[in-house]
Amino acid sequence: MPRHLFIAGAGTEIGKTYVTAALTRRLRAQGRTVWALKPLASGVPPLDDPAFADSDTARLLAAQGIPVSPESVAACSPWRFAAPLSPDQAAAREGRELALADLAAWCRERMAQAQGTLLIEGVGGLMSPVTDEATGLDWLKALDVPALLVAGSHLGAISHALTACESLRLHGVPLRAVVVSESPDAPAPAEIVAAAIRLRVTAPVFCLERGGPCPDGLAALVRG
Ligand SMILES: Nc1ncnc2c1ncn2[C@@H]1O[C@H](COP(=O)(O)OP(=O)(O)OP(=O)(O)O)[C@@H](O)[C@H]1O
Ligand SMILES: C[C@H](N)[C@H](N)CCCCCC(=O)O
Ligand SMILES: [Mg+2]
Repeated sequence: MPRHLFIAGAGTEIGKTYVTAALTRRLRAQGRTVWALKPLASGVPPLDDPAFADSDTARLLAAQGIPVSPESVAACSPWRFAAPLSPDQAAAREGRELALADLAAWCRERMAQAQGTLLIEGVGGLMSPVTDEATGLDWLKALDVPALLVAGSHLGAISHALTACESLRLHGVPLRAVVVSESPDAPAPAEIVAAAIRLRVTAPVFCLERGGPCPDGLAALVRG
């Protein structure tokens, strides 16, 4: 069984980085070797901007106990774009281009070389564009790794999560688990949202409360 995981989202800004960081901390506390990567990131300020501390890259490096430096940032997130847009649009604003083949090759090389487990965070939602032609789903399929799907608990999150699960199923991507990360001002408890998803998918569904730690059981599903 593959030991690496792709952290996909049912949408953007719903907790992929939060869940990835929480899982990374839990695995490290268990003495496991784990690397959290955000290979492609948009909305990233320059390293010398104080706002960089809130970036996905900075949060994932912190969870791994790695100080921010030009080298560590490049090793975690080689493709970074400033505009808070889908990566293809953000790249176009900078007159840059990104090819799925290069992105996938970089990830495959890291997976092949890695001691321990890689957690690779995607961008936005499962089918957010990553290049002019490819979506996050194309990227995930090119890596041949299972998905961990992160969903919110906001109104509409159940449909977003189930739509993503169904897309993964139709494309033959194994779904290791779903994590419902509690959204701010959600009208129903996150556990109610998780229960509604649990009824309709075969993968385990976990619930992560606002500010909560990695759910028990999630770390146990990560191999390696
Ligand atoms: N369970 C949670 N408890 C506390 N804060 C959370 C939780 N889930 C998400 N957040 C916060 O909500 C915001 C958005 O979450 P996060 O950055 O993890 O989303 P994302 O899905 O990774 O977004 P992106 O698509 O930009 O990568 C962040 O400030 C994050 O810290
Ligand atoms: C800027 C944001 N936080 C993410 N980095 C990019 C989200 C792209 C979503 C595109 C879409 O699906 O409409
Ligand atoms: Mg993120």
